[in-house]
Amino acid sequence: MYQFKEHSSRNELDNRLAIEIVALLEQAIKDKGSASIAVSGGSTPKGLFKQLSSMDLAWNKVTITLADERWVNLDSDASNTRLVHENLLQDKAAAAKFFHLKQGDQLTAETLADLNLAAKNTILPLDILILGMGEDGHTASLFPCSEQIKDGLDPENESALLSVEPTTAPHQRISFTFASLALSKNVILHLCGESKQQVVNKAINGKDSFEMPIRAFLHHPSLNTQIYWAP
Ligand SMILES: O=C1O[C@H](COP(=O)(O)O)[C@@H](O)[C@H](O)[C@H]1O
Repeated sequence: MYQFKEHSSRNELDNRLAIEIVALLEQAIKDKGSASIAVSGGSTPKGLFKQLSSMDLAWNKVTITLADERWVNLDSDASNTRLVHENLLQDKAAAAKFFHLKQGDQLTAETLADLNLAAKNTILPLDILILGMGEDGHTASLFPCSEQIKDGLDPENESALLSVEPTTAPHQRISFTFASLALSKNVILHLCGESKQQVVNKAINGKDSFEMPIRAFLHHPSLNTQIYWAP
């Protein structure tokens, strides 16, 4: 299931979404003393990150991670971790903890196993998941073109994370699996621009998640994905 929330501008969307995220984090902290959130990378969330970083919250009780990361060094422009560090983990939000997905040089089976265990012991299930979406309907790094998409979308997959090698986008990736992300208490899809609106409409009007992985979230019977969109 999903709900579509249209905003008149990206600035308005960023302000409203930041207020909503802080309210959900505050509630999680009130309920259980801490909160976890996975954000997405790419070009869409920079304004949201800046807005969030200036907001009052017990950030020291919040752990932030990424829904997916490109396996690149921190100094690369393609690093989602760098994007989060430069825009979200600043100002008041600098007090938050960050769960790193890119650890070490190589994404080996051992690295993946260690990260899986650490993620399950610390941040999963997530209180909040902020997804993005590519023009091909990929979300996190669950790419329709990749060999790993079957495992990535398998609802019974016991691994929280997997290594992905997309054929239509650069860089090896590490991504949370659909099975682990679908346990999130609140799922938000953050989209900007007319073309993303067309892509999400196509996703809404079809069923095959292997063609468009975002469909797994939009059509899941027990998820209520909130789509935040602005032109
Ligand atoms: O590669 C990625 O792309 C998607 C969408 O990015 P955008 O630039 O179109 O906003 C993003 O959600 C994902 O985290 C990222 O690794």
